[in-house]
Amino acid sequence: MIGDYEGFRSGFACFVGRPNAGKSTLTNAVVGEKIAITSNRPQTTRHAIRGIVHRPDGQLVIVDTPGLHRPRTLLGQRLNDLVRTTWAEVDVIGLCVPANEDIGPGDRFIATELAALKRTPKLAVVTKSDLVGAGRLAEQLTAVAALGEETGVEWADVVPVSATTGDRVGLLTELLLAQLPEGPPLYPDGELTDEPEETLIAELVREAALEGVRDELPHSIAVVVEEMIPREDRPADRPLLDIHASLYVERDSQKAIVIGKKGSRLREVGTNARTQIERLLGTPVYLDLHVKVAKDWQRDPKQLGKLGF
Ligand SMILES: Nc1nc2c(ncn2[C@@H]2O[C@H](COP(=O)(O)OP(=O)(O)OP(=O)(O)O)[C@@H](O)[C@H]2O)c(=O)[nH]1
Repeated sequence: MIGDYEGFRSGFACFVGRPNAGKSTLTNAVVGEKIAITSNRPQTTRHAIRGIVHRPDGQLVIVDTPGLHRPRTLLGQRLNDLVRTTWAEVDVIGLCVPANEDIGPGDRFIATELAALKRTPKLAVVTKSDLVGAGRLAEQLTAVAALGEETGVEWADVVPVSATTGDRVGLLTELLLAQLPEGPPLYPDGELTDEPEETLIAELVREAALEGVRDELPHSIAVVVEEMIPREDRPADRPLLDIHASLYVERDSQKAIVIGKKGSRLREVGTNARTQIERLLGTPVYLDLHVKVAKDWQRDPKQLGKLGF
């Protein structure tokens, strides 16, 4: 088997870094299609979503992990466990450090944890390079190298990238591929993710619901796709997919915010999510959204299980 794929490399990579470092956006840029959700609110990524890059000489499977942070709730603890499990399983790790923010305790904490994974190659990725000038970028590259020395991480490479402009995203992909072991492709050609469609759709609804909400509400929103059924009696050239999804919040007051005046906000969320879902699936969709209260679900093991955590 190996012989058939001489020179071919395949394996898993993940981007780590403090919340808002640009991991999800970078995953999308590397994979080239919208897969992981992004948001300008920290700690919104919850699932280990994989994107797959197919190249003539290799296959790179990217696992998108949540931000590692000091856990305050049971959900927080589970998220951190998920991060550590993921780290131990991948072939290469990219630590993302934004170019426009000073290296802080959060980065040091993660780098120190990475140092413990002796055998896994690590790259330092300076993200959002478009936000700074050449001088600041050079400073940040030096600071990242120093972070490696300070924490005992040996960087295989240090790369500046911009997921927004695409600058050096291709180079980063090459450098990640170079760290993978030789072996046959792990997924069929053309596949972009092995995440079930329901999960991707739930994430798109959650992303739409997060738009413009504040304070603790972002962390209180969870989405479950209850049902997806093709509408019956539709002409073959005009199919319609019925999607029923529940949007969970923790309190009645949050429910009111999500629904908005006379349902205006929920309608907007539905429209935005539907557009994204139709883009993902390539088929017209009727999206039916229901807002439900699952009291303090972030602290309730039973509820967490039900919501897929
Ligand atoms: N200008 C610029 N902004 C970026 C870039 N990459 C990410 N961002 C922005 O930075 C913010 C955070 O990006 P995410 O990709 O959601 O960050 P993350 O590290 O996945 O965040 P968590 O899910 O909270 O861990 C978003 O507002 C992005 O639009 C970039 O290359 N350039």
